[in-house]
Amino acid sequence: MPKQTLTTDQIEQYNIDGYLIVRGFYNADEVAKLYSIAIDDSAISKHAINVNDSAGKRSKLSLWYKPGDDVYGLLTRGETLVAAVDQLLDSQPGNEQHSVCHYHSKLMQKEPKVGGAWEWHQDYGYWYKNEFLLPDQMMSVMFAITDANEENGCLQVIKGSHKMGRVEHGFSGEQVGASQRYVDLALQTMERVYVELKAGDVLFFHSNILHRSEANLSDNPRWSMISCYNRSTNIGYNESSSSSASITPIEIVPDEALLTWDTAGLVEDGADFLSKEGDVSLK
Ligand SMILES: O=C(O)CCC(=O)C(=O)O
Ligand SMILES: [Fe+2]
Repeated sequence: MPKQTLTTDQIEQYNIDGYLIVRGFYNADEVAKLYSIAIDDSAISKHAINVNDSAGKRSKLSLWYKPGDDVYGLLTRGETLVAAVDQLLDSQPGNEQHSVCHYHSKLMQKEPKVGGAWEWHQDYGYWYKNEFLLPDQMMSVMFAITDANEENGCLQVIKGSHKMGRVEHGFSGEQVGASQRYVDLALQTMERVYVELKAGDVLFFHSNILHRSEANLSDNPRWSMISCYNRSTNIGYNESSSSSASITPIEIVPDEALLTWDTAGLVEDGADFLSKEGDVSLK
């Protein structure tokens, strides 16, 4: 079945709630291909960063800037996905055309019993430090590679919290988290939603929505990939990646590339990986 672009109702829902779930965006073959390549990807494991939560539980993530012809890049650059992002990102009049860029992508591996929690935060809470000025022109897209549910530490969001604008962030253990006071206040009037996803589902979320996740105490892994998007009009003046991917329009590929192109894991020297020392927003 060909993928569909978003309806006006879906766009409206994203603008009101700050997030949108699209079920079954990828089929079982696409998910299986992604998972089987990711699980054996030596570049991913070599560049994995361990992030401890306040209880000492450890999440592994690998983050890269340049979307290539590897399996992740083909997913990130897929025609219908980029079209959906284009429908959701704010734009300046006259600059709408071909201006969706890839900021970075990350593979999040929350292993059974080991994978740690993420503190409440806004992604723009970090990206502000990179001196991007326009949060409405930035978003994240989470692809469920395995099922994600309350038991294995799925993402939680505070519905509508993107309307608060950016809130203050500070260190909480090794992670940077949003001000607890503002999170507590938000939770008095806004709903916390557990975003349960089946493998193949996609979650689009605004760069200012407050989100977190619990540790994975279950027997099942929770793997997901998150691609973050930006518009070419939104410059990160303090952006640390040398690749300038964040203001370079994406080279779009057809949806079927993911399954039909001969592709593999990340290319060691092509992807421009993040190291823990390398990024101002982690400091
Ligand atoms: O994977 C998760 O549970 C959350 C990760 C996240 O929000 C992030 O890396 O910005
Ligand atoms: Fe996040």
